[in-house]
Amino acid sequence: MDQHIRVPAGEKITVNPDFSLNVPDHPIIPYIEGDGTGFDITPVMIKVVDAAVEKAYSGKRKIAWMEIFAGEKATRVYGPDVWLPEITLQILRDYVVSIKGPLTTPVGGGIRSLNVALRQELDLYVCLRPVRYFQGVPSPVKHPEKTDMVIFRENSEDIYAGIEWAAESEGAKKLVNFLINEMGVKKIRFPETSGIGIKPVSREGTERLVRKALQYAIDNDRKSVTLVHKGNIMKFTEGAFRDWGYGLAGKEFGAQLLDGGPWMRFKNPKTGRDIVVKDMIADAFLQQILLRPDEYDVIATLNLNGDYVSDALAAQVGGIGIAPGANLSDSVAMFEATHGTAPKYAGKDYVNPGSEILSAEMMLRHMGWVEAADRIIASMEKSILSKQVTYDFARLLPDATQVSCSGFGQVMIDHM
Ligand SMILES: NC(=O)C1=CN([C@@H]2O[C@H](COP(=O)(O)OP(=O)(O)OC[C@H]3O[C@@H](n4cnc5c(N)ncnc54)[C@H](OP(=O)(O)O)[C@@H]3O)[C@@H](O)[C@H]2O)C=CC1
Ligand SMILES: O=C(O)CCC(=O)C(=O)O
Ligand SMILES: [Mg+2]
Repeated sequence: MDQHIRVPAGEKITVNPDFSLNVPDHPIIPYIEGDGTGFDITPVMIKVVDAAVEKAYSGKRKIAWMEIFAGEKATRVYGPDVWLPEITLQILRDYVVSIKGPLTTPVGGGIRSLNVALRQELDLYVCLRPVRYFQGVPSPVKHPEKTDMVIFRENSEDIYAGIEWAAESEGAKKLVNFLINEMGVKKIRFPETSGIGIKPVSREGTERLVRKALQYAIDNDRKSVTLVHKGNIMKFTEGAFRDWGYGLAGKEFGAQLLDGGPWMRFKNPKTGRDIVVKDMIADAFLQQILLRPDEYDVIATLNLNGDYVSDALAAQVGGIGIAPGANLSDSVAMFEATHGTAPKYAGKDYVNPGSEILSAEMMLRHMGWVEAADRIIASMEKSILSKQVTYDFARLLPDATQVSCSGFGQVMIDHM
């Protein structure tokens, strides 16, 4: 093993051929602290998870945490240009289940997103972001409890993948010339000064994502899956996503057209109840989730739409301070909050650690440690109702007591 990584006593989680996990009682879980407020929230997450596991299993089970490096901390450990060491990728792959704090991506120039790189390198093609309401959380909408959605965001392709060339670069000139001269493109308004981005969306990529969303709806007795896209404008990428999604629902799940289509319906083989497969154009969807959130349930969408939708939905139930997530392949799972590094608060022991704690809760559930996961949910509910909350909730709750990031972790431990 690499000299910078301290391997704790414990065992690896392994994956069976059917993708189920073998989770030992002392699993080694690699974690990336993260940039910015990652420094604040990740240690709090670890403390809260350790407390929940101890409460649930009285010492019989315990996580052996192993720090690995990416982002700014990797450059301090491995050298100035090493943002994502190969050993980090290798460990994330080998140890199967991991958790990370947020990583900074500069706007415009500089390094490309390490978050995107991690998802692509490990082929973590599902970004799973459940959005639910915790009683007592301040929200800008009248009925936040009506928002209960689970976002399946395609995580490996789309314009989000960063295949692009800067305006006036050799690459942009070459591509623009190719498009004009060989593809007959006449619609580039300012060819000399256009930056160019490419948006790949594939049938395989769409089908594997939509398959996971439909299976989730079956396993969790959900009533609908909505394909969110901008297929009226981007016909062969976002439009194809919709068509391939419906096609898969028919082909693999036996869905039939509903009232002549395009919506479809199939019976949940586990419960006998109907699951509706529908679609919605992304801009209309963003207003519908505010006006009629209870009509939406499981959401399957492309990468960039999913990025926007997950922050927007998080806001409806109190903000990205408590918005968890997971990046999943068939075998590897890397959990992370929806929010970023919030640099203005970095190192101030200030922000809400809730998103990363709830991401860890998803991780525990994924590992089958449901008793510990349940303790985290119960404690989160009680902690919020006790009105001892971080700044993000305190500024909207007049009678709340504002606590620090680590203070909220302690409140959660006290409520276990
Ligand atoms: N997966 C990842 O690692 C992600 C990384 N990023 C990266 O993070 C950096 C900063 O991005 P930015 O666009 O500012 O988005 P951020 O999500 O980091 O922050 C935006 C705002 O969200 C609120 N917020 C964020 N985290 C918390 C928290 N833990 N508790 C309470 N409120 C919180 C704050 O709102 P307020 O100002 O109202 O207090 C903050 O100013 C960029 O480099 C970006 O690329 C972004 C998203 C995901
Ligand atoms: O990679 C980044 O910096 C941003 C990622 C992001 O916003 C997200 O995954 O939601
Ligand atoms: Mg985002």
